[in-house]
Amino acid sequence: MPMNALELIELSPVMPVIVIRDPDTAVDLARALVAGGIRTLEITLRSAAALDAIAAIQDQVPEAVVGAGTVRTPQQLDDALRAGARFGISPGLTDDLAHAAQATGIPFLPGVATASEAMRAAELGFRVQKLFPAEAVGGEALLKAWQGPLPDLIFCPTGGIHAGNAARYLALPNVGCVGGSWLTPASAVEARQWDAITALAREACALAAG
Ligand SMILES: O=C(O)C(=O)C[C@H](O)[C@H](O)COP(=O)(O)O
Repeated sequence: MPMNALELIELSPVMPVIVIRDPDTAVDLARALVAGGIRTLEITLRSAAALDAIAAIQDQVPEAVVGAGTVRTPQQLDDALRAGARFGISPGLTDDLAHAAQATGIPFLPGVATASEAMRAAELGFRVQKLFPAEAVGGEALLKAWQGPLPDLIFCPTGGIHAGNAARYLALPNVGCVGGSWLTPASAVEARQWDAITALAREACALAAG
């Protein structure tokens, strides 16, 4: 069922940013996160195993909505789509990427860090954007300041978000969800500590609830 970017970020308050190192962990990791209440999974294209991981999760974990992160080029977006990605996220935006993303019809969140970047992305049709790197560029204070001049834009802040600050971001009216790698510590994934990851996911979803 096709969905738009707003519907995507409303599926789950927290979007884990996942770097898959060992492709054999992808499906179990996705299942562990889903068991904790997470629906959306961003698999970054930063590792060689990413496309296979997206395909395996799409095929074997129907409760998850899996997408590609760190999408920097139209070619990467195309590869991700072929693997089964249902959305794309980028740390930034280029003209080529914007046009390619529009042509796919899947939700695409461009990365922005300034008001001008947010305005340009909005002009190109992207109302839902990734604020990156959120903590480094001003975090909650920046998002509060943008509510006045950019009231129609919704953000997924990512970069420096963790269990200790996620709830404050989620309380802001211009935040749809937050992204972060804190739910999937490399050590826990390597040790296949799926219960620990489910607990982190559950804790993250509870933060959002209140
Ligand atoms: O891979 C990408 O596309 C990125 O843009 C970077 C990630 O979003 C951050 O690495 C997540 O930030 P942390 O939660 O602070 O680890």
